[in-house]
Amino acid sequence: MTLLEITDLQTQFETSEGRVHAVDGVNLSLEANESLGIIGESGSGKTTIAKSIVRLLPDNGEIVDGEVRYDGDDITEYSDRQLRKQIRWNEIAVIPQNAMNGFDPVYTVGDQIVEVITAHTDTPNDEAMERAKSLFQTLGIDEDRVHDYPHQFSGGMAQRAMIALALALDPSLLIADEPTTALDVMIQDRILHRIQELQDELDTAMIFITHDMSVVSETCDKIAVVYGGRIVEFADTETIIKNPRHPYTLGLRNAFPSIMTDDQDLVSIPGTPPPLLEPDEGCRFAPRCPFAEERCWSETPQSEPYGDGNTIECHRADEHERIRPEASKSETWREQEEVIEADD
Ligand SMILES: Nc1ncnc2c1ncn2[C@@H]1O[C@H](COP(=O)(O)OP(=O)(O)OP(=O)(O)O)[C@@H](O)[C@H]1O
Repeated sequence: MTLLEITDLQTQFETSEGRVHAVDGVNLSLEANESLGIIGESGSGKTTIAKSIVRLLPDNGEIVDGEVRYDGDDITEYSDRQLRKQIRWNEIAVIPQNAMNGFDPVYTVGDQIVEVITAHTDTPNDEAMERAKSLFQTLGIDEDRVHDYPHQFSGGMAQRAMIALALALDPSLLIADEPTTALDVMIQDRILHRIQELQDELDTAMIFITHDMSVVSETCDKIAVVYGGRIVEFADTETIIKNPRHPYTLGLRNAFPSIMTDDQDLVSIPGTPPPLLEPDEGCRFAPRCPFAEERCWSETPQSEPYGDGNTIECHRADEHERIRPEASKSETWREQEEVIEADD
């Protein structure tokens, strides 16, 4: 069953310099129980996609077009009150980048979990507190720590408590936005494993946002690669890791050689992501792409299906057999770096 279906989503920010097209025609779908990774460099629009789904955008942001269907209903049409009552927490819960920002420093963590439960259900306070304790146990935190304040928690424990809070109402969809980047690598690993186990145990669908391809390669069934506010490639994880077609996906993969089987240099994609202020026609990746040809600069590529439910936005997608080996060579990207430097 399709749980979430996003169609032609466009979200913009009003700024003094013009409108930032942060999400510019995104299509995505997620089945119940499935886990989807959204990957891309910083500034590509990942967080804005997540915030658009639950409509927690900053004041200068708005969804200007498109649909977000949750369980068949277009929730972009819901009032704030409907979203608060029916969707946020009980259906879709978000684990933010930094747990400390998600908790109120003046209340104990347990009281904050109780507050979420009692605000959305008829559960009495003492039962809600029992639920908070059992969620703590699920996340491997001593249940007595429900009486602690957020500042009494270490970073890793606060992040786990935030996951407990997100699970308080048994949501059908969990959105984790870079949930472990602020933590040290060992703790990151442990938390990622726990999230993965929980997703299996609880049968929740999950959207995992990260810039780290190695994280999603272990956690997700499908991966959406975001660049310049668009999904440039969407496929099952195996395809994205082993046989991607988009030059940007191929470039990102080179930056995480640990996920590759062959011996390879770590090469980052030269240049930087584009500013999304009133973008021009053309492929947004063209200035950094070693395979860009004339039409890439003038015509925006549209999403084309390939394989079993995969999509790609690249004028040269049909040439992937030839492009893939070229893109795994470090010289290809180094030469492109020289082209970019010569243009500057
Ligand atoms: N409140 C805002 N006002 C104006 N522009 C914004 C605002 N928030 C985000 N943007 C811009 O929207 C674009 C997408 O940002 P977004 O945070 O969604 O990217 P991201 O891929 O999640 O990056 P990160 O990994 O750094 O969080 C960027 O160009 C960013 O500068």
